Amino acid sequence: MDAFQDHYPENVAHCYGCGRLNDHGHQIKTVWEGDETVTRFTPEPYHTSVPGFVYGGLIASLIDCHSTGSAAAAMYRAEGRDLDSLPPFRFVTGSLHVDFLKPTPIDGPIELRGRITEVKGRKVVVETAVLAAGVLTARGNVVAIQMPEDFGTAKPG
Ligand SMILES: CCCCCCCC/C=C\CCCCCCCC(=O)SCCNC(=O)CCNC(=O)[C@H](O)C(C)(C)COP(=O)(O)OP(=O)(O)OC[C@H]1O[C@@H](n2cnc3c(N)ncnc32)[C@H](O)[C@@H]1OP(=O)(O)O
Repeated sequence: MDAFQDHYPENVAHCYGCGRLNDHGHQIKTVWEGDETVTRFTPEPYHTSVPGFVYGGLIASLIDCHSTGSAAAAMYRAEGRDLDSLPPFRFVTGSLHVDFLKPTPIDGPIELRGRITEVKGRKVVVETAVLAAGVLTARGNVVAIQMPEDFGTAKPG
């Protein structure tokens, strides 16, 4: 499968949620389906909260990386650029909001379906529906911001 995350340059492919080079991470894969971005993920038994249901932090994590990947893909699409073209668009999470609507059953795949609701300057807003067996169990709203060149090097304070 040719997913957005397969195009992340090696130096930013270690993210716990989406880095293909992180052996301990979720290694999520996201693709376009029309105007929606879609991630499918099958939880493991150890992703339990209450027995039978998925831990909410995992759902937040999936929404997070699904959304930053979707934001980058949306920016490439808006500019008519190929995913491998340079310079790469790199997005980090500015804000992550999750509404947990129903318990998410752990015994099957989870589907995340994202819509891009705003592209403005360095900011992309992604709204995501989380579905288990076709039932909406959570909603996410993420503000993704294009990474500044000095990300991680700026001194606190
Ligand atoms: C498809 C193929 C792609 C191929 C290539 C892609 C390469 C892949 C690259 C990378 C992937 C790997 C990475 C994945 C990451 C996964 C998710 C995470 O875990 S990320 C870690 C957790 N997040 C942080 O650590 C951020 C820490 N925060 C910051 O560094 C800054 O606060 C930052 C960058 C988020 C914003 O700082 P400013 O100084 O640049 O922002 P200002 O210029 O003030 O604002 C720009 C716009 O953003 C809004 N904004 C900023 N922060 C916001 C916030 N918290 N909530 C809402 N809006 C916010 C502002 O209101 C402004 O919007 P207005 O233009 O006025 O409309």
